[in-house]
Amino acid sequence: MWVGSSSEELLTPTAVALGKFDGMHLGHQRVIQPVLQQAKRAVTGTACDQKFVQNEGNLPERSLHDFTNPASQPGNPTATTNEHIYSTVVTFHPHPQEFFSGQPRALLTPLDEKVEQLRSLGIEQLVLLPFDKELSSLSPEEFVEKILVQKLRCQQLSVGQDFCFGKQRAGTAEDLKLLAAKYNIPVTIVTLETYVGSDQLTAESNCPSHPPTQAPPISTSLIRQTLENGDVKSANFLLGRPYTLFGVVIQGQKLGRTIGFPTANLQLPKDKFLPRLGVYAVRVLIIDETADTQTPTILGVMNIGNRPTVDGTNISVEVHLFDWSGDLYGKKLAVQLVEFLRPEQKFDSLEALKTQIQLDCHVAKEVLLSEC
Ligand SMILES: Cc1cc2nc3c(=O)[nH]c(=O)nc-3n(C[C@H](O)[C@H](O)[C@H](O)COP(=O)(O)O)c2cc1C
Ligand SMILES: Nc1ncnc2c1ncn2[C@@H]1O[C@H](COP(=O)(O)OP(=O)(O)O)[C@@H](O)[C@H]1O
Repeated sequence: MWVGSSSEELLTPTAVALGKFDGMHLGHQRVIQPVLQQAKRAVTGTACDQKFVQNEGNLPERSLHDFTNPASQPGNPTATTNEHIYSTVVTFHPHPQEFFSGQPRALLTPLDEKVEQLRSLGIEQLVLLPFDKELSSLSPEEFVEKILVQKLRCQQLSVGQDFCFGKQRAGTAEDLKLLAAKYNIPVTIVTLETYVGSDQLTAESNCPSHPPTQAPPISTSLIRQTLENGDVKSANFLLGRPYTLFGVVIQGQKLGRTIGFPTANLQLPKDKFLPRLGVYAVRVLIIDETADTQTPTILGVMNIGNRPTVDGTNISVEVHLFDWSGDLYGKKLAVQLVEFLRPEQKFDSLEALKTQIQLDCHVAKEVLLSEC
């Protein structure tokens, strides 16, 4: 997948899914679907995909359009019949909220994770629009003309029903449809799927007994809320996959091994959104980027917290793997959350902590094995 910004050369023409897409949840996946379907329909798709794999990380040589050359920017952006239309996700980076608040924003899917998600879905290009003063002051009309038509030679668009764009979020999804029609760009507006709650793990569209007014739409903020509450089941359902912490194993205080529970301490991306602090049942993958096949899943327990028992000063994320021994320092782990077990506590002694961790392991094993 090619990742570029609007100031760079991009692959065109494009079929575009537009949005913030933090979390890449079930709703986002529905917005992206029409773009993937368009790519599947493309006659030249297979040949293009092959070229793409070979040039991973570099721009494919013959697919570029020079945006600075007016000759390659016809007034009419329509693709010629034999041109491949690139399935493209266009998003904002940094997150618009970060730009307006001036505060860093924790994300469900930091950039690397989002790239990986989109790659696995089959998206060919991710375009990061630098959310700055210039971009935020474009009117809806200017956004469509300058970004979608001129830069991306967009042939098809897909957005969620609640999509807003342009200066002061003045443009709605319906406005986008009207503006895009001037350039003959069809727009799919995806209706928001709703969710009925953790005791009924089903989206409203599958559950006619729940009127839509009672069910909140599937959204990034709803998932953040479920994770803050330790409601992992709901979060995982809304995401369509387990909420996962990707991190590199770093050195800790080396106390774990002394109580019989070595724990791999993870360094996460700085902007990764953390769920409720406490103890979790988890599934862990040791990621070997050079291997073709995935390593088997290992069951374990995770603690996220300040470790008050050992006077920890900062939040640490650490996992103990069941029935596993070896050296994990420097390795990359993917830790999938399965269930929140309990909040973190301050114990009077390491011995008391050890007894509690034994119990946690027992409960986690029951939870994890009952899932298989
Ligand atoms: C399952 C589990 C539960 C834990 N619960 C607590 C807790 O309630 N309170 C606490 O202070 N530390 C807790 N810890 C963190 C331990 O204090 C920490 O693993 C230990 O100090 C070893 O740290 P080290 O890896 O830096 O050596 C927990 C760790 C695990 C694996
Ligand atoms: N079952 C296991 N679960 C987690 N880490 C393990 C396990 N067995 C061995 N290790 C290794 O031990 C290290 C953790 O031991 P620990 O004494 O807690 O040291 P640290 O404080 O540096 O994390 C891990 O980083 C890993 O390399």
